[in-house]
Amino acid sequence: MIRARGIHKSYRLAGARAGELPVLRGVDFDVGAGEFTAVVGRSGSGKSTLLALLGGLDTDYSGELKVAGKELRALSDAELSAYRNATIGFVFQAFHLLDHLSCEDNVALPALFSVQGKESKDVRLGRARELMEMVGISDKCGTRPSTLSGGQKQRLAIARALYHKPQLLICDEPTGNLDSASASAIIALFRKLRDESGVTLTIVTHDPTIAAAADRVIEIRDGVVELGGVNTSAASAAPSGDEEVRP
Ligand SMILES: Nc1ncnc2c1ncn2[C@@H]1O[C@H](COP(=O)(O)OP(=O)(O)OP(=O)(O)O)[C@@H](O)[C@H]1O
Repeated sequence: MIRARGIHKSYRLAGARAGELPVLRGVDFDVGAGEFTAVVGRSGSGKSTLLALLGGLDTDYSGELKVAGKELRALSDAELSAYRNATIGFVFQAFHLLDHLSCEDNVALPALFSVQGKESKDVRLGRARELMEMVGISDKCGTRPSTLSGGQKQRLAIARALYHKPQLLICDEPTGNLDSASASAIIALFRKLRDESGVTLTIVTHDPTIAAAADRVIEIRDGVVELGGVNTSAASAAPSGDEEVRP
């Protein structure tokens, strides 16, 4: 699903610190379809930078970065938009939920940017409700996002990212602001999604319990990737949730 070879990424700095700041200095890794991978590393190591590349938000890199067989920096603007809208789902740390819309309308929002043409309102809301049930917040369809807890907002953002049945779900620090019970439930949701929908999960995290639950861990250190092995304890050690998840 993901093939990264020799990725280099630098930021150009202006002002007193003018020059190049190299962040990724030859990153190599592969992620197979359906794998649950945790990306870890110290603060400032380049995790969000890598996520922005994977999400097609930044194509200013050198090396090879293929997702679902596509070299991201070779895509046209239209192809990148289609990639961001349909091939991947991206859950940002700040959720970006719209409070003037109901929760179900937030989940159906990606339909407005669909490249496949307009769906009827019934179809959109049907899909949104199915996803809200999948992530365990079906009782919140008509309410506003601001009335949800942190864990519920995270579920809502995940449901929205799944609207177009992406092949790859990318999340930035999904348990960063959650209490441990909510964090455990989100991790259980990831495992169920991986097991029952087959989506490939790439999660940037500082949370050791996500790393323990993942199939494997990719650590960014000194601008390169230290590859973790297959996490054989993941199947038995991770918390189990009570959400019902359907493919
Ligand atoms: N737009 C930018 N312009 C210049 N430097 C940047 C930019 N974005 C990130 N950096 C720098 O690149 C380095 C890597 O940042 P990045 O946000 O990818 O790290 P991170 O591992 O995600 O950190 P954290 O765990 O704290 O979120 C840091 O030194 C950061 O200051």
